[in-house]
Amino acid sequence: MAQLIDGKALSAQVLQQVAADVALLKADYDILPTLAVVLVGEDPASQVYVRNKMKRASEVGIGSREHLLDAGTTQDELAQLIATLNSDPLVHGILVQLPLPAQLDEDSVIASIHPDKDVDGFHPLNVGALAAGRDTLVPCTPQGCMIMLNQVHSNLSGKNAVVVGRSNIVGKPMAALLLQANCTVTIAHSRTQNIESLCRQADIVIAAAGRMALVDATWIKPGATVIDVGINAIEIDGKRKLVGDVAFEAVSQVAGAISPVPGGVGPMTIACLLLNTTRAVTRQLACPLEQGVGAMNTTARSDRYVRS
Ligand SMILES: Nc1nc(=O)c2c([nH]1)NC[C@@H]1CN(c3ccc(C(=O)N[C@@H](CCC(=O)O)C(=O)O)cc3)C=[N+]21
Repeated sequence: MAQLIDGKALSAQVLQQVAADVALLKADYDILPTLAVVLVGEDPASQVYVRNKMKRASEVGIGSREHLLDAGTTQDELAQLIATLNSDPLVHGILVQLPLPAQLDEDSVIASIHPDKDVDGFHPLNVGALAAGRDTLVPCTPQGCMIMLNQVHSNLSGKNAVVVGRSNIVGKPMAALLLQANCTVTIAHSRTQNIESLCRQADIVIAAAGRMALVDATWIKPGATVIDVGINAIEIDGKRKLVGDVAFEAVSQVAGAISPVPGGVGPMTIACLLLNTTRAVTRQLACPLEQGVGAMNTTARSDRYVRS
């Protein structure tokens, strides 16, 4: 049986570190790191996610502001709000919950967020910085996956990693982070030929295709590490259930380590969002940082989570 990568427990460790950083920012700079979450419309699933994010924020001492806009909000109205948040010195992170209603252009909304407040890491400047291997705000889900991988592998160098899925929010930034960790990276997707045998050569499989139970046991090399990024809601006997992109029962017989859904990547994503909020603060501090929080840089911080 595969080792279980417990995202719930690991996220608690990350959140503990975030809480310590929040305390340092308070003590050294009298700053309350604050996250603004913008939700347009009334999608019930999005409302649950937003509530979860704000609950976790308050648990680690991060301030949060919720901006609920009605489904008919115009591009100009949303731009106006983001401009206000961009110039508010008491707001350090801005998250606009995606997807947005059809009348709104996601790309231009993302581009209007100040790059140093872009806690999702979706702004083109941050995307470019990540692609170039520079220190920047990194998308939360791939960052969480890297922390999970570091739990299993003391060194990722030279590993064959296959990322199944090529989205801008998971697949592409995931591939960039794995490459930065010196993996040999392949991005597979719906048009990939022989995807099953390609995955079977991988030491690491990241399943982020958005298709329920797509990755089966025959796709996995014995002993490989499998991270399941899928969140597919299904109904069983009238009850809502979350399942991933991996056939968990079958794959856990073959894999060396596997993350579950729920209790895997989801909680790690939220923990990394709050980690990014404290990192956003340090990017916005004008003064040179010498000690305490100043000792924080991406490399040092991710190293803290390499092994428990
Ligand atoms: N700008 C933006 N940034 C996001 O990060 C973002 C977004 N938009 N839109 C929606 C998706 C989805 N997302 C999740 C985060 C945590 C869980 C999570 O914690 N899930 C729990 C279960 C929750 C449940 O039971 O419903 C788990 O997997 O254990 C799920 C989904 C962030 N998203």
